Amino acid sequence: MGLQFEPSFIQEPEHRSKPTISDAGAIPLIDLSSPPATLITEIEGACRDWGFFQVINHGVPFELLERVQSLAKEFFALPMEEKKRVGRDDENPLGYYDTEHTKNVRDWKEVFDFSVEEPAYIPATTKTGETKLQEIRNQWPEYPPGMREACKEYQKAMEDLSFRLLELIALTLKLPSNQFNDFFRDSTSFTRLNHYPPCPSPDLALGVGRHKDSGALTVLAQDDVGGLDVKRRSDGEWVRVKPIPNSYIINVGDIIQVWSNDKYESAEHRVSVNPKKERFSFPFFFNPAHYAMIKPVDELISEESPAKYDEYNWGQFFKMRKNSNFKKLGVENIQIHHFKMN
Ligand SMILES: O=C(O)CCC(=O)C(=O)O
Ligand SMILES: [Fe+2]
Repeated sequence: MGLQFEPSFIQEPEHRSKPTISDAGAIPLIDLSSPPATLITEIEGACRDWGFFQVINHGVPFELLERVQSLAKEFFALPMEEKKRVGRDDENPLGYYDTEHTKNVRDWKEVFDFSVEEPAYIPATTKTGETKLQEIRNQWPEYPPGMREACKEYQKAMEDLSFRLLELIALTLKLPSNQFNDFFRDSTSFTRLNHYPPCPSPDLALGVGRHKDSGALTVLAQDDVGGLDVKRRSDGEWVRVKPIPNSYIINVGDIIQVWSNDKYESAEHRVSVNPKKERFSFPFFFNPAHYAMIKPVDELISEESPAKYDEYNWGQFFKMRKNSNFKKLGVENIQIHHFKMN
């Protein structure tokens, strides 16, 4: 086990996790085998009231998730030097790393990232300060064998499920089902395998500090340990998302917030850690192409409901987020509210 507790992990007192978090009245559970009209009503309510829901009967084979779970467990159990062979660096943001910061506090976790597109293109800043496109490639470990095949198959299933949800969400906004599909050609979507080792100070540190996901949608699998906390919109309380076997947790990201002109809001969430148990979770971040321009959908703005955001470029936003996550910076990292009008 590589993580050593040190001051960079310590959260400010107001952001620490309390041992009394409840899972009562938590996020909606939606059965994806329900008739379309029921699904649209339920997804609309969940996006509006929570920005988060769980799905069952989603069509992703359980065996595929189990295979990825067991490979992730084997991978993170490898000696550090072996994991560092596929380590992230200044050149390549994909692969293994254990020093991510959220809002300038270090997260108690280690991760392995891989993208859908190979190569994927993201904007990067050169040493002279100009922006150019960077080609990024997946790095696959030699051990455990079969990691690449299983991860890619799993990621394809996550992407298919994301398209299905995206189409349903478009319908809930009374838009054509394919309204947003073209944004995801040349996507910057990626999957993250998260490992949260047991933490000696779960009262001081978090697995991931409070944040909102900046992409369009996140589809997350978690194991049975639990630790994902969502800030409830109705009263601002943190509530724990109860693990349900063979389910996925879906959350609306900043892009859907902007497209929907704030009808749906991206909810704040974080990960509490456990003193005894390790935890694994696998988010799939469904993100558009780097060149995508994001603004409220024309059909959803009117004189009574004017656009609440300026248009912005996804690639630039993503780059600034990644830079500020990777290194501890003395500045607030970029947030969607920076594009809010007025
Ligand atoms: O581990 C989890 O449950 C959530 C992780 C998360 O929010 C993230 O990686 O953005
Ligand atoms: Fe997140």
